[in-house]
Order: sequence, then C-alpha cells, then structure tokens
Amino acid sequence: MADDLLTGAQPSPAYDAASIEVLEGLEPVRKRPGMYIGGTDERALHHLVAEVLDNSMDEAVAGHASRIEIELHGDCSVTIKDNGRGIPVDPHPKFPDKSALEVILCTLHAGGKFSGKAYETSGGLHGVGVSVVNALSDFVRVEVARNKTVYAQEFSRGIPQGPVTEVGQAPNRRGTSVTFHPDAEIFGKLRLKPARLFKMARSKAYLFSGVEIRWKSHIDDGETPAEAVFHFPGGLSDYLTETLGNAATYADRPFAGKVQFQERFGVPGSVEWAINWTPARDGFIQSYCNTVPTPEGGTHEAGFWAAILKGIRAYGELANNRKAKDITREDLITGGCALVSCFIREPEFVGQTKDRLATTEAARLVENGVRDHFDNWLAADTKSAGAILDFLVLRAEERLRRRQEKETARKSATKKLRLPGKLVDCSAANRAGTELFIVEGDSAGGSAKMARDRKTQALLPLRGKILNVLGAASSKMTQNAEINDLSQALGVSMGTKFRVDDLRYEKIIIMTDADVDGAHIAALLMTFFFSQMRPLIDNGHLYLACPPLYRLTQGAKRVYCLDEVERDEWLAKGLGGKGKIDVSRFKGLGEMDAKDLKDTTMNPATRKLIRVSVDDDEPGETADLVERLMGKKPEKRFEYIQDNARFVEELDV
Ligand SMILES: Nc1ncnc2c1ncn2[C@@H]1O[C@H](COP(=O)(O)OP(=O)(O)OP(=O)(O)O)[C@@H](O)[C@H]1O
Ligand SMILES: [Mg+2]
Ligand SMILES: [Mg+2]
Repeated sequence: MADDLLTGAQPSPAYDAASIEVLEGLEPVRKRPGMYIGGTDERALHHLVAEVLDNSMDEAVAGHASRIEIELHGDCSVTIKDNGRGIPVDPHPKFPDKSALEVILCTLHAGGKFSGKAYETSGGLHGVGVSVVNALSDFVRVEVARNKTVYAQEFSRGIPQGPVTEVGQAPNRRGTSVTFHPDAEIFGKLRLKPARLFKMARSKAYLFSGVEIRWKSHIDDGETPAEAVFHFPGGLSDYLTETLGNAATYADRPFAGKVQFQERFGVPGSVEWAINWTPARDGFIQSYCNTVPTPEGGTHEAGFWAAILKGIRAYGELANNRKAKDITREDLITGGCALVSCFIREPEFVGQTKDRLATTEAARLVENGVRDHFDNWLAADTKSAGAILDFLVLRAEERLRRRQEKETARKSATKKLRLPGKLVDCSAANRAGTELFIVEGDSAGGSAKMARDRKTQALLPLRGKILNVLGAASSKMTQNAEINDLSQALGVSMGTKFRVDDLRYEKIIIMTDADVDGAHIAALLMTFFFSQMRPLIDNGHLYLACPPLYRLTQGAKRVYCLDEVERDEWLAKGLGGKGKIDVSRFKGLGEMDAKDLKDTTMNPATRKLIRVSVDDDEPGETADLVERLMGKKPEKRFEYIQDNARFVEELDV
C-alpha cells in the first residue's frame, strides 16, 4: 500500500501558484463553517438563530426597538422580526451599485458596530454574523421597513437572487425581518429544535427588560408552547428565582441588582446580577455580555466572583468568624447559583461564537459595581448573610479536610484505606453478603441507620444532586466531593482504573425517594456507574431499592403498597381490620420510621430489589438511553425509569 503511494502511476498534480486558491465573498464561510460558527453540529445550527436574534437585541438595547418576534416555521425556517431602525437600503458609498443591505448580507466584516457611533454597547462587533447566516442558508429573505416603504431582497447560499426591490408601503411601520432556512448541504439532517430556541428567546427577554419578545412555533415537539410573549421587568432576579424553582435557598430573596457604569465610573455600560445559594443542587453561573451568552465565562465572571469573595470574607471578619478567610472562589461556586449580565462598549470576545469575554476592563467594572451593593446587602439582611456564611465556611472546611486526608494518605507508607467521614460502614470482615445503600439526603440516612443490619448493611448518604457526569469534563468529576466519597466508599477507582475485584461490597443499592427528584438522583447515579464503573453493572452488583409509595392502615392491620395498582387492589378487597382504611402517601424516605423502612425496603427477607442491567444486544440503544436519561427534563427520566424494563430488569431477591 505504502509503496503505491510513493511510486504511484498517477503523477501528482503540480504544486504551483495556480494551486493557491483565494476564496472570495462568502465562499470561505461555506468551506470552513467551523471557523465562523464553531462547527456544523446542532449547537452551530442554533447559533445561526442567535446571530440574527443578537442583531435585533442590539437594536433594542440601543433604544431603537421595543419588540422582537421569532417565528419557527414548519419547514424549519425561522423569521426574526424587530421594530428597529431597519437595515439601511441606500446605495453604499464604497460600492455605489450595491445597497448597504446587500453589502451587509454578502460581505464579511461589513457592519455598523465598529465605531460605536450607531450602537453604544452591542453584542455585534465583527460585522460577520448575518453574512455567515446568509452563506450557510439555502434561502434568505430580508425585509426592511424604512422611509414608509417596504424593501425586500432574497439570497441563496450567500448569492443575491435579485436586487433590493420595493415591495410595498409601510406608512407607520419600521424594522427588519430576516427569514432563513439553514442549508442541508452544511447541516445535513439536523433540525432546529423548538425547545432550544424557546429557551434562547426567553433568556434574551430576561436580559433586557426593555424588550418584549414574541414567540411562535409551527413545530410541535410536545413540550414547547406554540405561542408565548416574554417581557420580564423583574430581569435577572426573576430569572434566577424561576430557574431555582422551589429549591430551598440560603437567602430568602436572591442578592440581585443593577449598576449603571456611567453614574459610577463615567463610562457607558452596566452590570446586572442575581445570586443565591442552595444545598439542593450543584452551583452554576450563567454570564452574558451585551446579551450574548458566554458559557466559558471570562473577565466579567472573574470580577463578579472577586466582589462576592471579598464581600463574604469581609463580612466574616466583621462577624468574628475566623474561618471565613479560608473561603475560596471554589467554595463560592459550589452551591452558588448566579446570573451575571454586563453591557460594555466594544467587548472583546474569544472566537466568533463569543464563548468567553476577554475585555480586561470588564473585571474591574463588574467587581467595583457589585462590591458595595454586596456589602450593604449582607449588612442589611443578617439572617441570610449568616446562613450563607455558615454554608460557605462548611464548604471550605470540607475542602480542607479532603486535602489533608489526601496528604496523610499519600504520606503513609502502607496502603491504608481512606473512607469518607459520612460512610456508616458495616462490621462484616468479608465482602460476601454485604450491601452498601446509597441514600438520598441526611434525614433519610437517619432512619436507615436504625433500620439497617449493622453486620452486613452499610450506608452512604449523598447530599444534593451529584454532578451530571455525562456533561462534565473528567477533571470536574474527580473534583466533585460526592463522587469522590462514593468511589472511596466502594474502594475503587473510576474509568479505566476501575477493578471490580476491589469492590468493598457485594450489592450496591441505590435508595432514593419515590418521587421525581429521587428518580433524578437515581438516574444520575446509574449514568455515573454506566460511564465510569461499567463492570459493576455487568457483573450484577448494582440495584435499585423499591421504597413503597403508600401505607394503608385499618384498625390494627397495616400494609405497604409499591404503587397505585397495589394500593387499589388492597382498597378493593380490604385489609381485614375494623373501620375505615386510612391511606397515607410517603413523600420521602425521611418520612418513614425505621421499622417501616426496614420491613419494606431494607430487610432482605421482605423487601424487593431491582437489579440494574444493560441490554448488550443493542449497544447503540444503550448509549442513546444514557443520553435520554440525562436529558434536561427530570420528569422524562422518571417516566423512563418507570416504564423501561430493558435497562432496569425486575428481579426478586
Ligand atoms: N435587525 C437589524 N436592525 C438594524 N441593523 C441591523 C440589523 N441586523 C443587522 N444590522 C446591521 O448589519 C450590520 C452587520 O450585521 P452582522 O450581524 O453581520 O455584524 P455585527 O452585528 O456588526 O457583528 P457580529 O459579526 O459580531 O454579529 C450590523 O452591524 C448592523 O449595522
Ligand atoms: Mg451581529
Ligand atoms: Mg456582515
């Protein structure tokens, strides 16, 4: 084979000046879409909509538009319409035979946002966005209402299908409407997803309370509304409250606010933020600059955390809490749920998809803008401030303890087992017959502790939701405290270093509440085992406990029911006791007393377990399944776990 290459009969084509191509117009975009939209995957496809929407948002933030309409059509084309100034249509001074509209759509680096004259703090800055969309669409129609006239021009794959023409009168309307259909030559079978666009549209409305965004979709995905109007005068604070739902938080209301830089620092721009802390989930931060999401963070995020960190340490000092000085940014972020949105002049992003903000000044502006407010807020609401401080100090202590444990473990010459502090171990010396219950929350751990058989049953309470490992980088995973505790308790390593023989227990039993949250945690754990400790499943070590949903009592008689069906059966035939049957539904494991928990869920003689297994005949299906389990909707996962008998196979023990 290799010889063929060297002595090949085909003469290689000459490599000379003629082989150096110069791509003209929008051709480079079609040749290398990745350079402009970061790939040709689903994310890139949706980014096209973001580019057009960002242009309308820029128009709104500049004070020229108050309404944006997004319509997803049945053929997966999209229309984005605003009531702004309208893209200029007059002949362009540099290209007198072309309109500005055509120049903007068909030339890279053509735009009105370079000088800061037409826009003050815009998300757009490269003059590339809409021309890239044009290059990668097989159909584009732009309509502009300006000077009481409606103009239109159509394009395909970046090439005008005719000049700008007047198509009607618009005596009291103005604005821009861009309709485009992504090109299947570039994106293949990928389709725009209503749910994703819906979310994008809604978050934009949260980011700029001065705009109303109207959503319409002609594609029914079963969950996304066909029509909606977004207008959020409450801004990010409302957004955060909505995102956290009814999770318990350390502050009653988020620490939220907005600062205009002009008033404080004499430069244009502003920062708005909202943050709260919760034990219920891993922390997150979503940041934006000029309404453009920056998933990789950047200087604005750095400034924000610096303000929060300095504020909380100073507060700790005032409150005479010596440990406050140990709090680091890492502690703030775990459990801290934050939204930060800044508007600045001439932002510098990394890459055309603008994933990270690089403007150094933003760090200072945001830090100084947020800092005073945080100090005042902490001083005014001492109850919340105290709760947050305690939580963060605990985080810091845990982190230091883990680090110290690691160091002592490394120092000790003999290989000694390190076990996490919260593991309630069993006393049996051998693995045979032993079980580890992974329980949700500390309260459930309490009754489980009394219900267990001390000799063979061990407990590991997990706090909050473990990291969604599928989406996480492996470095993040090894830093996750809950995951570290879990693998330490099991006595094994993750990934390729996993040895099934090292397992310290024979059965690993996931015991979570019989509700949606419990199912979520169970799904997270199963996914974790599937991706990091697969042999543990293949060798039949992983189980799900089946806590009952109902307890029926009639006089002195009492039965437990796993589900509605069983409950209704008993209700129909009666328990054989006296009087009325009393039905109670368990909301969580923590509600059951130790005896109930033992009889129904833990005692090997009376309980039911489900063994988790993976169907090997359909390996493709399994990967798909994990994806599905890890989708964004916990209810879906719950249904899935309940309905699916392939992944979760029934087994009476
Ligand atoms: N909806 C709109 N209303 C008014 N002007 C618009 C609109 N959309 C685009 N424009 C004009 O077209 C120009 C080019 O848009 P384009 O998206 O290509 O680049 P940009 O927004 O300047 O920068 P970026 O490449 O970062 O998006 C804008 O600078 C603006 O002057
Ligand atoms: Mg743009
Ligand atoms: Mg352009």
